[in-house]
Amino acid sequence: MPEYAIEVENVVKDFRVYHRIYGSLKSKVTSLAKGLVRKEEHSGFEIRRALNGVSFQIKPGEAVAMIGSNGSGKSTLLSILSRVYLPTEGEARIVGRMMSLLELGAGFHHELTGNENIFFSGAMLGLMEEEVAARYDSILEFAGLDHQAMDLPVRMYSSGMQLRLAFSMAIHLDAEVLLIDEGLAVGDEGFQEKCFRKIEEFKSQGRTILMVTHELDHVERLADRVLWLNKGVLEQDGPVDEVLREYRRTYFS
Ligand SMILES: Nc1ncnc2c1ncn2[C@@H]1O[C@H](COP(=O)(O)OP(=O)(O)OP(=O)(O)O)[C@@H](O)[C@H]1O
Repeated sequence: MPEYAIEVENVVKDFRVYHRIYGSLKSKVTSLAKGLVRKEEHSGFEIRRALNGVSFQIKPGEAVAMIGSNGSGKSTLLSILSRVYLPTEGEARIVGRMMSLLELGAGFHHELTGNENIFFSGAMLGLMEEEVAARYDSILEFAGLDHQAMDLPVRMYSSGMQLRLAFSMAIHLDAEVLLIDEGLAVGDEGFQEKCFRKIEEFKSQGRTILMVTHELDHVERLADRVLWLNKGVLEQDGPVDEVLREYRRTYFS
């Protein structure tokens, strides 16, 4: 077994935020010529630093929650781990088969049917077609979706249906590392409870979870450890009770 399932080393992420151009092109060119626009506006964008030197490691079998106020960089970090974005500096590594539930539906191919998405994701995770077929009924059963729905393109699914299918695929297709971004907040209570129990089972099998959430009761129930991001910097990394005590003192007292 590798020492770490997830390793993040000094990750920096900068985004370019493009300025909106107001007024006519002629007036813009005239002001540029007269030197009326500041230098960074000449190039049409500014740099927004979403992550500023974040480092941590997660061992196989750990369930870690990432918390922090809006805009603190949580989704950006999960997107880097999911290879949606490259870091500007530093490195982010995952060892093992990873599945990510980023913002809803992000992992799906929307023009493909539910069926096709299941087999496609299975192949991406390195499973043979027969192996996916052997899990097919369990995927549908857990998701509470029928065969008819499976023949429709995923773009026709409601957000709840997408969540059910994505979560069910993640836990049945043998992912070793699961990244979840706020996903569970969308499901109804019954489905959430089913997901919690599955996540507990997933943990007990030595698999790794990193989840982003604003729901502190979900953190208390599922996580062994908490990462608190604040304005792109890791403010705290520690046991659930310690970090949440400090977090609540900062934001809720
Ligand atoms: N594609 C992008 N282009 C420009 N800026 C971005 C982009 N994605 C994120 N940002 C900026 O990076 C910062 C971190 O955003 P991020 O979505 O990672 O925060 P978050 O902690 O997940 O927030 P929330 O809790 O609201 O989901 C914010 O300032 C955001 O505006």
